[in-house]
Amino acid sequence: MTKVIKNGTIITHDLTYKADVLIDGGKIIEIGPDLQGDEQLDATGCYVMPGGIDPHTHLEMPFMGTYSTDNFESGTRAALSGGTTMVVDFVLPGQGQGLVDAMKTWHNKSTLASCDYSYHMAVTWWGEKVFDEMPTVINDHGINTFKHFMAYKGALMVNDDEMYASFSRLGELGGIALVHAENGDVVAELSAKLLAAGNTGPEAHAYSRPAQVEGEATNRAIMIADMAGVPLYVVHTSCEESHEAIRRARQQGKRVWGEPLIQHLTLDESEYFNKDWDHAARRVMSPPFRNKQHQDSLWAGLQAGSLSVVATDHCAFTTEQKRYGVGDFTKIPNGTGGLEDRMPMLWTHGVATGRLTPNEFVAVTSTNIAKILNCYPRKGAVLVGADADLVVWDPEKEKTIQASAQQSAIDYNVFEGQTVKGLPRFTLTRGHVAVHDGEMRTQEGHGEFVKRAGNGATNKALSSWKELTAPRPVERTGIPATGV
Ligand SMILES: NC(=O)NCCC(=O)O
Ligand SMILES: [Zn+2]
Ligand SMILES: [Zn+2]
Repeated sequence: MTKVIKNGTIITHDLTYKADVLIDGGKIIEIGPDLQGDEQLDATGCYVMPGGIDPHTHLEMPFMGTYSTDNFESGTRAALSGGTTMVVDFVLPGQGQGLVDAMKTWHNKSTLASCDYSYHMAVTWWGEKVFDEMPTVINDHGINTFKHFMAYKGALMVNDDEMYASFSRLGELGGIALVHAENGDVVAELSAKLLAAGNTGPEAHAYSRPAQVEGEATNRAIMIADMAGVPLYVVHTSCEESHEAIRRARQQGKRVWGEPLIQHLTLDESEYFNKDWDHAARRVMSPPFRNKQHQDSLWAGLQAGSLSVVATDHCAFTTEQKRYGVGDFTKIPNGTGGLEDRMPMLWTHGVATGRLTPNEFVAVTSTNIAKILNCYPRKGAVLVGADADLVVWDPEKEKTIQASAQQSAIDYNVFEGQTVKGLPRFTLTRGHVAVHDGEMRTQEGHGEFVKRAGNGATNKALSSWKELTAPRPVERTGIPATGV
């Protein structure tokens, strides 16, 4: 049975035009005027865009003595409700655990996903097993991105020697290195000092992670990646110091991307000074929310192209879970939600304010990341042959964000009370209408794993350049005899 989206204006990262979209078997089969299908979706007054891709989620993540509450079931429902049609989660191997073994655990978690998904692999320890399994993870299992935590000392953190070894291996294999860039040693020192001085509340979480720890780590990761010859993607870029390092690297021709989060773009550090402990703790995440100057830097980066993607780092803990940290801020589970709100919040604060054009909105919510992850144009595109992962976006539709009405399973929302204008009329996941004019029609288990091949265009370009500029011995004649 075919479906047709009629009377809408198609917006892609580079074009805006009026046309209908015909869908069959989960794919876009025709784009043009006056198309007919068995089922008709009216897009009058709406934009037809590629569904959002959130490249940074932690669904049912084991972390800080608990598990993040949104799993693939509630998390992907939340995603679709807000116009996101693909999420990329992180496989986290335990210490000594093999990569493929850990990936199987994630496949077991994701069976009830209602939209498509993919994984990044985390490198949480370094050894022969990890080195040996990297090729199969990329070539057989379709995971070409590997995350390194430079923070969370004593848990997920890896050191520089491990990072250099892993980055070098990824450079050879055609993978991409991701980093959570914060100097974990300094964070641990600052945290201990703050606690010893009686700073135990959630605001101390922000004090323990100043912008310098992020700027230093971002710069270090960029230099290590450059020496190792691997493209680098910096997750949750929250401040000017980190953005500045990324901007400089890109100006120098280094293959580096930065990913701000919708939370850092729209919420600020004043949240941590709220007198209500729960309010402040619910917003504890790493890196923490920053001030207005940092926010302006992130918006400017999206406009200028020095920052490439807007994500959420969706890692949702309930108030009860957050309370593990009463009396000791280092025990507050780090993470906030945002999957359902990323697209409406970015439209409201980005497009409606004139900071972003609608085409730039599509680029930073979908197309750029599809290209980086090497799944474009299957994802992130409105093109014949692409998956029919689409959002029919009504720029006039409004709502006030309320936890009581959300799909996410937690009991609050960090954007509570904000009015957003610009919401999905329909969200389609491979042709299935999961959001139908405000009504949720998701299908658990509809989501499929998206394999992403290694050695994409950026890898090829970087390895050609590295080969061309590699150190070579100088051919010499008349070499003097060795001295006595
Ligand atoms: N960001 C955060 O606070 N929690 C999720 C894990 C991570 O990405 O660091
Ligand atoms: Zn992180
Ligand atoms: Zn994260």
